[in-house]
Amino acid sequence: MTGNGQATRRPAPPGAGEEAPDPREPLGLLFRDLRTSSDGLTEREAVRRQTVYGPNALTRREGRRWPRELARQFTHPLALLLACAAVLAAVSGAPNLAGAIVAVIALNALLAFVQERQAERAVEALAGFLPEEATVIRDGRRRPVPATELVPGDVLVVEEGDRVSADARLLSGGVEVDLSALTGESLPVFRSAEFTDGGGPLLDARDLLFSGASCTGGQALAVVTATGMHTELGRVAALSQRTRREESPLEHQVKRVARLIAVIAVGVGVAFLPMGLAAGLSLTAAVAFAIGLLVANVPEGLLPTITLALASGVRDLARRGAVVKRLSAVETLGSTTVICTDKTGTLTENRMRVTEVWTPGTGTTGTAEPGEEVLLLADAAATCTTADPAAGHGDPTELALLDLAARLGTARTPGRRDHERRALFRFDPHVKLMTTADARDGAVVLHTKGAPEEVLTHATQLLDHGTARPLTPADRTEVVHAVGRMAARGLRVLAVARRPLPPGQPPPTRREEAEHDLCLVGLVAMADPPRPEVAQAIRQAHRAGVTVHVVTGDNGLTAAAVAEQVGIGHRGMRIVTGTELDAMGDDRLDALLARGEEVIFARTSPEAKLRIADALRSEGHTVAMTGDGVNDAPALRRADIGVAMGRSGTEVAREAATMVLTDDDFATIVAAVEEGRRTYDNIRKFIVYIFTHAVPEVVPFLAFALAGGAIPLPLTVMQILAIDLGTDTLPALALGRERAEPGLMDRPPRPRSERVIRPAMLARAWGFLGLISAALVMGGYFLTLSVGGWQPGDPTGPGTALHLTYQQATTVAWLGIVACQIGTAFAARTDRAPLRAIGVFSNPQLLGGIGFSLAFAAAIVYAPALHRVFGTAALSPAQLLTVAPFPFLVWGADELRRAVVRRHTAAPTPSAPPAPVPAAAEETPHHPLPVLLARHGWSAHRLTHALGVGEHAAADIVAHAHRIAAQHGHRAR
Ligand SMILES: Nc1ncnc2c1ncn2[C@@H]1O[C@H](COP(=O)(O)OP(=O)(O)OP(=O)(O)O)[C@@H](O)[C@H]1O
Repeated sequence: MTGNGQATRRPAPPGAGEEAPDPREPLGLLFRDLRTSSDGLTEREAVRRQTVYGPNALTRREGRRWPRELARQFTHPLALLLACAAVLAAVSGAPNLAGAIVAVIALNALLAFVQERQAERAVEALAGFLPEEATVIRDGRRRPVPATELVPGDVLVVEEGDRVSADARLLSGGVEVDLSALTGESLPVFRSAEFTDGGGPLLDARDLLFSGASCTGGQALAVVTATGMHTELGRVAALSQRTRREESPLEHQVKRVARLIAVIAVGVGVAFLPMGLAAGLSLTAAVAFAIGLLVANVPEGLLPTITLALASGVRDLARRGAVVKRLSAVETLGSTTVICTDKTGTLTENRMRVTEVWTPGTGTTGTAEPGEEVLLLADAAATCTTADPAAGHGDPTELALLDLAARLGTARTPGRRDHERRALFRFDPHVKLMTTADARDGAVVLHTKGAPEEVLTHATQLLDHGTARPLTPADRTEVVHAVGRMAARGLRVLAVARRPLPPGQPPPTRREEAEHDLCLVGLVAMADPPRPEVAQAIRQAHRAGVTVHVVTGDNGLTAAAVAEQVGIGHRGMRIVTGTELDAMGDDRLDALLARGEEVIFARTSPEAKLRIADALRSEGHTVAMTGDGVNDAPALRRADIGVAMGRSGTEVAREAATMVLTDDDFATIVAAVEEGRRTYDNIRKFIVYIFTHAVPEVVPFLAFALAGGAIPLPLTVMQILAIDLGTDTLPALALGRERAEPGLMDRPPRPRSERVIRPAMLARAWGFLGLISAALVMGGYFLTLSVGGWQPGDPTGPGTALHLTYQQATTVAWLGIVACQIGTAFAARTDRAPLRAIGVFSNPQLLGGIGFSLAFAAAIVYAPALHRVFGTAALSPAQLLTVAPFPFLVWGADELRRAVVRRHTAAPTPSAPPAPVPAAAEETPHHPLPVLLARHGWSAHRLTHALGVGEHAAADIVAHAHRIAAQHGHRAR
């Protein structure tokens, strides 16, 4: 391919010998070595280089890892315990048993290995849901490309919030970057094209950027010098490969329980020895049984099954639009008690459209027939933007302003705007302002837009019929009135101002030099409708006992109106402004949050989120907190579940978050909470199932031992292994995929301190389901024996007349356990609800698992080859019929028990029962400003403080509020 003049020398493929150019060499040389220029590559050349350099991604040496992971499955404490048992069995003369235990260990290790790999894959596959993007200049145009398609020589645009995806040398501009992924140093450092390299370590070079860094401020252009495994991050990755998957608290808890049970199993096994001997067993037989009991009770499959259940939770979450980065997030989600959400884009659609404007001369008007003042306002607003609708990027607020300008036909296109731009002070969420300096008729004019109260603070004049005049207190009051009226209808209001600089004066270099003595041009109000699915999600969150606070940078009244529309605040709502929050001590904040009311934190700074998260967590809440900006990262890390936006959020926020919403939708958070609860519930279901079989397995041994040999042994050790490792495995896995139980989102959140294994579960598994199963199994056993003519004490050994009867009886006992476990599986599917509420056949995996279990059982009962191994015998139809009702009896008994429990315990309700929602509030989704003020008990004093209006204006609004509230039947406080 020779179409590109730059490509005179073919770049060497990675690892082909040619060294990557030194990123620190003089820029001219670097351009020559990379065969590029400050204008970037052509698309064709980039594509060609991609085939040469490969994708810009870190590769892992896959082949080397798995033997170690497999080996780990053989060396964990439970496996070692089983290995000891195998050795003991071998030396005590039970080679069959020893062989069987070795098979158990191998099977378990294999199963655990496969399950863990699946779990890992589930988490790794999530990367596909979150493709990283980079902005490059190709063919002379800025365009977004998938980060994997970056090639050396590309010119990269790096902006606040971006993740740097390749190593690069700065060409112009300066950025603040967080290099902690590479250096471990979490303080951001400033890197600029202006700096020259001091010659120290590469990572310290002040004009270089590295893959894995994130940009926390500024803007720059940089030329890519290395991609993929050739980057510094790639080198580090090659050295350390990957860190091991972190264990979730749930897995940790279960591991401890499993070990405890193993200790008990050893205890029971050891206790059986003297009992077995006393019952007349030989030492070898007694040791074999002791070992059998131990093997039966060690819950070796529990942990991998839990890991797999969490992994399938992760997969289901991803399908619902929530990508979590750790398995443990699934369980944390289930215990969420508070969601702190921002408004724009999460509760609302983030599709803004200017619907009204206000100018000093014409007052509030629509945008249909604009006068001269409105055109001026639209032009000023469109000038003070950076968005580019043609390139498909930009802040929706700015896109709405550009759309207004285009609709009204002003000449300010993005191209012309950028051409005239002399300086830019980006939107700062702390001061809530943005300012540009733009060339106009040989001079520079400053354009500012932002939160009205901030613009007013910095304004001294107002543009009245095209002429600037001083801004009087009456003007301020009028502006605040106008803002209040528009905000109370849920509109987002921005003020726009300007200031021409004297001819010849250069544009300011610092923000403070620009944002003062402004001349107010007018207000623009834009509608951003609530997402249609949010109201339903909020209702669901409330039913589930989850409180929703809104933490927004927007005006309190706008936020309150939107909150009302979606149903937030039905238990009472407070609006706390950023200023009020700053003045509030921690004690008062704690007290406010402890009241259980839903709060709107308006005009907050990003730091407020951190404070709110801390306060809620100190109250014992499990907090999900949304955020999208660079400044939100600390709060996202601090919350239990940091939620970032996949579409509109910055890479920095996505990296700090635990969960990323691919659709930015609040309803997805609630769906994720439900998913977390479901997964946790399912884990409990299979724990009940797995624990239950221990009782019918141990009771026959106890009966045998306690009867002093008068009762022949109802079960053999091999039979127990056939249940634990054969018939029970697939149904247990299938219970992990159970669908949600009705009422799952009608109960209060699980306290964080609550253990996964509750005493009530053990009582149900051991004391109820297990005991019933044991009784049925023993009943079936005795019935078969006595029908065959057996009397207590009769010999049943090989060669005796009753031997076949005994073998059939032990087969009935074994098959009885299998049958009871089928009943237990159906019973365990719900915790409170009747089975019909979720449908008898609604879990196809479970039906498949039971099918497998039955086939396995048929082989053991009827395949002569297996009779010798398991000590079983073929059953007659009548004997089969003895066992047939067992599943129904176990399941039916639990249905009855659940019905009794339901009758005697009222349905659990969220901790603070929601106050009834007045029907009117649901039907009339939004209220005018006065009603809102009256509803939330805003006094004139408070209004003065919050909005910065004069006492008179405030008193006016409140009086008006009282009047209208009275008409609406609301009582103003
Ligand atoms: N691009 C912008 N230029 C100037 N001012 C802006 C811009 N974007 C927002 N503002 C002003 O700053 C305020 C706060 O904006 P911010 O982006 O922090 O929060 P938000 O998007 O309104 O709400 P949320 O935090 O709920 O998403 C807005 O209400 C608006 O007045």
